[in-house]
Amino acid sequence: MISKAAPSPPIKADVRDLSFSFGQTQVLNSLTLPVAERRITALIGPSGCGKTTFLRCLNRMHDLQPAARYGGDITLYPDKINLLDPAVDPIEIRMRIGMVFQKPNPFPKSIAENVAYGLTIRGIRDRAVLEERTVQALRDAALWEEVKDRLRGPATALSGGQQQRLCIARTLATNPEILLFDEPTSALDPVATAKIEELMTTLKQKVTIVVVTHNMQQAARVSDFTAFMFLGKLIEFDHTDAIFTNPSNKLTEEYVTGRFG
Ligand SMILES: Nc1ncnc2c1ncn2[C@@H]1O[C@H](COP(=O)(O)OP(=O)(O)OP(=O)(O)O)[C@@H](O)[C@H]1O
Repeated sequence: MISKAAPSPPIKADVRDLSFSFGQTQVLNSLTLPVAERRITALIGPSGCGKTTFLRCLNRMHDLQPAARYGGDITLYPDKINLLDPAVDPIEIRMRIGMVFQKPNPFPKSIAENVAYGLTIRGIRDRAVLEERTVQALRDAALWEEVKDRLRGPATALSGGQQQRLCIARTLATNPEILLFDEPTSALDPVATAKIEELMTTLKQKVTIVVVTHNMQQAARVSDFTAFMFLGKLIEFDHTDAIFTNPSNKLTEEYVTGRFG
């Protein structure tokens, strides 16, 4: 069920009747919700309810699996393309909709090469352009001051939190319209977690964010809208305040108050 509270900001992606299955296993069942532009939407729900599967539909990450089947539509605004249309190139979608994973996954290259990676595979060779975009992405990811003197050093020598911000910089370098975060802080300590949360709040001025999190406090702290999922269904979607203080559905209330899951 979706509550009456529709988001007031423009919609960046309109998810309608989204279903998803792997072969005979249906994982998502008719999800409908708006993803508000330049806001943070959190996906919460007990383990196995389909949060990551939903996130990966948004940039067609499941296409690599032959048994994957999508149903419904995800309309990306302002161009109104249906992200699930087989005629839409998933590679192009992944350029426009970036993803940051649970475990930081820098490439075994230098810090600068990591950030410029997406640009170089897109054919950008001009060194001045690469440098400018690398510096900007590192600044936007709140990492520049910590790495500016070691850009040619190995990315793997950074701390876990720095590596995660490097992965965010790598994604930002190609100017994505939407950033998908899949439990981005679950491998990090509280200090590094706080930095990423602060960064997300800053980044939403430029980019739409969807985040999967197991951490209720994190959803409450960073997100503007929250979707609560259970067994592949969307149980409730609303402003985050409403989900945490006055949910409409009993299951949502039990989940956010820690009585199940
Ligand atoms: N490649 C796959 N093939 C078949 N089933 C899959 C595949 N990937 C995920 N599933 C199933 O889809 C369901 C939803 O998984 P998903 O990872 O999306 O849940 P989740 O809510 O993100 O869980 P968690 O919070 O534990 O990460 C699970 O039952 C899972 O076993």
